[in-house]
Amino acid sequence: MPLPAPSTHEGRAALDAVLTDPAKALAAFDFDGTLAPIVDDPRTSAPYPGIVDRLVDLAGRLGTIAVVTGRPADTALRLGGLDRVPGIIVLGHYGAERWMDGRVVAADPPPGVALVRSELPVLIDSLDAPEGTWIEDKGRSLAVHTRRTADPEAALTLLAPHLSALAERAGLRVEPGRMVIELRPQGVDKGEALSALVDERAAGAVLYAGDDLGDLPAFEAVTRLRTTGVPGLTVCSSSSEVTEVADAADLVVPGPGGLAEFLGDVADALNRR
Ligand SMILES: O=P(O)(O)OC[C@H]1O[C@H](O[C@H]2O[C@H](CO)[C@@H](O)[C@H](O)[C@H]2O)[C@H](O)[C@@H](O)[C@@H]1O
Repeated sequence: MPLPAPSTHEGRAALDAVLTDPAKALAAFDFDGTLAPIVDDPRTSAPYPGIVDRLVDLAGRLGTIAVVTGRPADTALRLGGLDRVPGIIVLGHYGAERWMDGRVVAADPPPGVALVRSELPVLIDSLDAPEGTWIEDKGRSLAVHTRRTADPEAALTLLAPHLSALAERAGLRVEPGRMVIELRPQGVDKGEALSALVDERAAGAVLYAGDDLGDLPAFEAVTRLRTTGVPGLTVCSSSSEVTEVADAADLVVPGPGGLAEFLGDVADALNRR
């Protein structure tokens, strides 16, 4: 299959740079909504069929393959079976954790996380949150999910101001996402995580694919990296839930299935060279 062309000049130049010198390229991927289709229960997430095989193919050609996720690194690794990908780096908790060569490295979470852990269930009860509201305790952060309520958007609207107030009291930040609001430590985002990794790996070109609001800082980092001479391509795994990411992307693919196809096309294009 011919490769789909990014809609921007910068995106086309970056794809060309990846194909011309793949050993210097870094490709990084969000997990939920990008490598894994969205499902009602986050504990049952699984990669789109065949997409991890595409990463395995690319790992033999590209300099660096990474996953940058809001999940704990070991959760993404387990759900995704990502340790099949040779040399993969998994940056968890928006970059606060790193899994590499079988080991997770992370600093201790700030005390505000324990405060939220003790107060959040009481708060949710006191607000009479609808049935299906679910707290995901991720260790370094807590996320309140509404996807399994009768009206997920309305539930988020009810909860949002109260969660913001709790986050502020705990010294944490609020991270909104697809039918979820997360309370997490300050000081790191996917943009900083991606930039630091590009520097560390001395990458000559970067590709980043994501689907949610938490991926926009990584898209901004790609834009900044271009000004320093590193060509960059942003890919949106699109959904009707978040349209801002498609607006910011050089290339839009229809969800994780579309990304799997695109990665297969990239591997084919590399094999033709
Ligand atoms: O950075 P990501 O890898 O995209 O992680 C972001 C959040 O993903 C998960 O929630 C999302 O996916 C769930 C499973 O498909 C879905 O049920 C939920 O509605 C989505 O928001 C995860 O549970 C969160 O902890 C991550 O922060």
